[in-house]
Amino acid sequence: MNRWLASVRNLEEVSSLLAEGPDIIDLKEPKEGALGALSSETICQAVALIGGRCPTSATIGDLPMEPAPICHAVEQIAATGVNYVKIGLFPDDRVPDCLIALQPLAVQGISLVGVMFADKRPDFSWISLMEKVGFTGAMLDTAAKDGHNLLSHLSLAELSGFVQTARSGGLVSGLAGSLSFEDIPKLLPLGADYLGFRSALCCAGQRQSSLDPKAIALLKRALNRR
Ligand SMILES: O=C[C@H](O)COP(=O)(O)O
Repeated sequence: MNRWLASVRNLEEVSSLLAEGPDIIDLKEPKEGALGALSSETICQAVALIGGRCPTSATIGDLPMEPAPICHAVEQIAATGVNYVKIGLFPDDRVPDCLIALQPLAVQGISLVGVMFADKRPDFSWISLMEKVGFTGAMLDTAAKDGHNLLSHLSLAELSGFVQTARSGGLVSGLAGSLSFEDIPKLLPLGADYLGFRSALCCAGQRQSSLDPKAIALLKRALNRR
């Protein structure tokens, strides 16, 4: 699979990315952390601007693993009309409680994606619970954006295990975490449904910088998506 998810932070970035044909436009604020949230208002405006031309996802922010606030945030983000709501699963005894608390929202039809962090001792046993409670997808990302990427934390064999486990549970899978063009040929054979990018799309590979059209063209070439 050579589908790609592109994380963007504002309407200007949405407009420029739309023409590049990403498979998912992911709405998030990079300066607020790995899964920093944009305001509901900005997400609503982005969803309207995209107008169904591309599936969308948005993040709820890097929240503590407390079931009630997480469910509340998911409902708020889902109300914007975004297709997928991404929830960061940080290592904590309460992760299973959070996943179980989200089940009614999945039943209501909110498409949930659980994001685990390669640099935060991800527990792949959460994948089967995500499946049981009706999640749509599971992603791996990195929490610290400190120059270490996904492959500096997990081996290709471990990443392959993640993809296979998600697939056997019927979950869409995604891999992200400061991925660069050089990582793409190593990761494509693993067969994840999506590879996710922010840093690689930006000037000088800095995720808080603006999008760089040359970097986007290189990335699409590496994905064989021209
Ligand atoms: O969901 C994907 C992330 O936005 C990836 O961001 P990153 O490439 O800066 O780690």
